[in-house]
Amino acid sequence: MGMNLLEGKTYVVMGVANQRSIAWGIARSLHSAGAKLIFTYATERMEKSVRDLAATLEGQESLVLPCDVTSDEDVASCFKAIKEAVGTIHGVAHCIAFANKEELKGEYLNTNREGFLLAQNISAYSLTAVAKEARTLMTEGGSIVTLTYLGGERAIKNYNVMGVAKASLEASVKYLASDLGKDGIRVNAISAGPIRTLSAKGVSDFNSILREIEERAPLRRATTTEEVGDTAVYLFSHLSRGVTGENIHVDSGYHVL
Ligand SMILES: CCCCCCc1ccc(Oc2ccc(Oc3cccc(O)n3)cc2)c(O)c1
Repeated sequence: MGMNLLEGKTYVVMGVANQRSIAWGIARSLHSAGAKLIFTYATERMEKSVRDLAATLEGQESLVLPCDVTSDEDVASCFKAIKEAVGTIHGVAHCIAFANKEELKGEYLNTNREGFLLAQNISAYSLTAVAKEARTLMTEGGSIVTLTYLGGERAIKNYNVMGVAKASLEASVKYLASDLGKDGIRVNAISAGPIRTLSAKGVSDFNSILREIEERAPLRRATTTEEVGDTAVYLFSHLSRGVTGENIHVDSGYHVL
């Protein structure tokens, strides 16, 4: 990406699981644009792969912290540690979602109350929980970017309970943008086309959707984490200073069909 668009700025990237993660694509683009990065991971299982990946970024001595977004105390202590380490941050990439695999197939009607609330808790409310804590560290203004999918706007087979959570996330983006604009903090979403990540393995028949994109999307190809990463650089940079509450589709144009 280069262009040093983010030179001297610090960002928190939440949700790197492995090198196929969209969050990792975002981290690489931010790093190329000159940003300083801090990583958070959800489970101990992820710690090693996040540390190993972060170490591959030339000239980055990244802080890597645990952050369980289902715990308000954990989110608060995570951002307290970040504040003590760097003082000010310029943005957060929120790349966190989860739903029970059993509810990502068949009829949406099969969703139970517990599964519904779990998906909402991790995939939607977590953005608000993070924004509350991150706000106090963005003393020079900032930008928050989250990830969504077309299934939050349309009923896409198998996406089910995650689609309802993404609809909630996308509405949260607008309300957070409304609240935080006066603090110079922008809030936007990137609606990424299907990418073969660890998370995608939880969605039934993912392959048939990927094939449909490659055959029918205007650009006739699947989305890459690099493309999403570069759009994140735009949303974190001065170039998007007039953009907030927006949802940018990086999906080879599929959503227009
Ligand atoms: C039928 C739609 C096919 C395209 C799905 C694109 C997509 C792929 C991955 C996405 O992110 C998640 C994240 C967690 C998630 O829940 C999971 C993931 C793995 C295991 C598990 O038990 N739950 C499901 C999808 C996502 O929100 C959207």
